[in-house]
Amino acid sequence: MNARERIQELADQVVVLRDAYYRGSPLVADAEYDAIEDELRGLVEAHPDLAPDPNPLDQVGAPAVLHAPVRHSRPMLSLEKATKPEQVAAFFDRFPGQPVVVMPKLDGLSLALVYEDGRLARAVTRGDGTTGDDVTPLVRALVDGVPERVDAPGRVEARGEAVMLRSTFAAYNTAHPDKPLINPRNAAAGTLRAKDPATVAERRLQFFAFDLDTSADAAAADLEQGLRALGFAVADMRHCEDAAAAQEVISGIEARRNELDYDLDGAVLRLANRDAFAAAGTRSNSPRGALAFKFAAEEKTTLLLDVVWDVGKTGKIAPVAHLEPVFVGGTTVTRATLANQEVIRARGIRIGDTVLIRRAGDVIPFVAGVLDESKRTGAEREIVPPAACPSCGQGLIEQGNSRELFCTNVACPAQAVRRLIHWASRAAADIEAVGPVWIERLAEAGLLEHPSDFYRLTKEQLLEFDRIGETSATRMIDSIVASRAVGLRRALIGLAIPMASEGTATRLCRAGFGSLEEVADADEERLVAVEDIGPKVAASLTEHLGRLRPELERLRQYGVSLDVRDEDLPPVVASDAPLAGKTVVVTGAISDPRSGEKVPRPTFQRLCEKAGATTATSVSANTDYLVTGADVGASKLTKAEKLGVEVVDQGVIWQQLIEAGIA
Ligand SMILES: NC(=O)c1ccc[n+]([C@@H]2O[C@H](COP(=O)([O-])OP(=O)(O)OC[C@H]3O[C@@H](n4cnc5c(N)ncnc54)[C@H](O)[C@@H]3O)[C@@H](O)[C@H]2O)c1
Ligand SMILES: [Zn+2]
Repeated sequence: MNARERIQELADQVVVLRDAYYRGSPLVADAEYDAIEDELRGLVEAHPDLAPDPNPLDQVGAPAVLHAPVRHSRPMLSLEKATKPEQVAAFFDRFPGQPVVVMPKLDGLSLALVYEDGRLARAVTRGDGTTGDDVTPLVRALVDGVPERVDAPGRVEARGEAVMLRSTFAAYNTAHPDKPLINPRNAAAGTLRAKDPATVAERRLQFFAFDLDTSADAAAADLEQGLRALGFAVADMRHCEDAAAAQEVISGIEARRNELDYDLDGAVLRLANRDAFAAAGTRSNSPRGALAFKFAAEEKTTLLLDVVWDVGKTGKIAPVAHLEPVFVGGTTVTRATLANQEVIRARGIRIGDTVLIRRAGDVIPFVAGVLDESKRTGAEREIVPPAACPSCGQGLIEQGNSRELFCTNVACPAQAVRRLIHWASRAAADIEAVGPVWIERLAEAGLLEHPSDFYRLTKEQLLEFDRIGETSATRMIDSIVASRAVGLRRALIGLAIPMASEGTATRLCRAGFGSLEEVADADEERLVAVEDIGPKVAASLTEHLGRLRPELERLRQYGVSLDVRDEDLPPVVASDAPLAGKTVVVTGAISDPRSGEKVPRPTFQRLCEKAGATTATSVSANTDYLVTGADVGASKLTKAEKLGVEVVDQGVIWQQLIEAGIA
């Protein structure tokens, strides 16, 4: 094929792929699409005379069906891409002495917000860059961070990205396991295509601004200051003096990308001064004053080779996808989770399909969906859930809307291995030197069946194994011996009692239980008196600890501590601590106001406890404050209102924690 033909072929592919992508059903992963664009760009640069006409590289988005078309005041462009530090250095060289801001490149959809005389007049999507769709009612109803009024005269236009926060995405998918959203970006785009906001009310979005146009004399020359002064949220902008500083910020964003509450696919560098950015001008489809540094893809396509049903520690039978190895999110992935039968059905996945794998936010990669069903050959196979436990052969029971399968055989060998691995895990006994592979071998050899069996193992037994030498045997035994100090809280976690979470274990300790046996002996009345323990959890504790009583005796016999430890109890706090004596309930997504980083709720609760508070998970008449983060569900607020509980924004608590030197 000559260059002319190849250029035409690539240009045609770009048009087709973009069209499918912007309709919400991509045919390939982003990285594959980008490679096609890159090849086309390279060929056109080498043969300018062969440039296709029209050249899709000069366009952004896709010609979409617009319901209420609005022409943009100036085009909404794409961004020039970079992947190497030299390109960052070259950007700084182009603008000597100019301050640059570096910020995350959010993966959502761009919006232009137009204000006239201080009021929001319209919100418009990017569309094909020249003309977008007026989505004002949807944005008003569903997007946080869009002020209704700004304190500036005349015309103000703020542009930015509307994203679905990962916490919202996860909460939505937990609530709708039968109709999960594929990824936050698709979810955001789909939300703003809805006909009626009421039908998508649970899919709240968040707007982060990154561009500002105003003629107001008083507006700050600095982009971030200008945006903040008008009340817009920005996603962590850092000012950088030189390329080295920028590179450090970029690396920092990449390192933290899984901890943040939004998906991002890179970092954007941009001239910090608004006038300098405007003066730099534009190329055919990108501004000269900005550069996008792209990170390794977190989404790739690969072949689904098979589905294996895996038995978990509580007997849950979960489908695991076996994949043709694919490099995604920085590692080679060969397995991914498929969640449950309903997800498989909702996503229409078959063995032999080319599927989209995502590895973002959470560590476990998952199958996000099937790509291009038209590529099917007919040889694909349906994924059939097993009728019996693949380990012990006992019949399964089905539970809940998402139809999760369970093996209820307490003697199931696969469950036993999972429970042993769980006992040795960090959250429980933390037997660091004996990893899952060895646990499986030792169980196969008949040396391990119950957690207490770890403490009977001898060095001689370990040395029988081919690949265990003197040094590793000693390390394994030392690690087992050290784990005997496990204590009440972590032992309870380690026993993997259905319905008893880590929180349950913590609260039992704090409610005054001194040992695991004391929990096993307690009657229902005493158990349900503990915060957050209801009759079902109480019954599960009683049933399973009752069954495990011989095991508790064996653990004791081998010197394993099942008594409460200091670390299981709340931290000692000074009487003048800011939240002393207060009972607080934390709800919504919590983030540190200084960095914008998401903070896991338990971490924040621990900080509140250090400040003297008692934390609870449901609002009651005893609650002093309901501390609210982002995306708070209405039910907690209504309950708080009814009971007269004070609702406090997380910002107020953060300030107290910071002032007291606790956070
Ligand atoms: N899989 C496919 O088939 C397929 C097809 C077409 C496009 N795509 C993907 O869609 C994207 C196409 O490029 P594009 O032109 O829409 O976007 P882009 O990658 O060129 O970046 C421009 C966009 O980035 C967004 N953005 C996020 N944070 C920003 C910030 N801080 N500052 C400025 N802009 C910010 C804006 O919405 C802006 O419109 C690429 O990621 C591409 O891989 C995929
Ligand atoms: Zn079984």
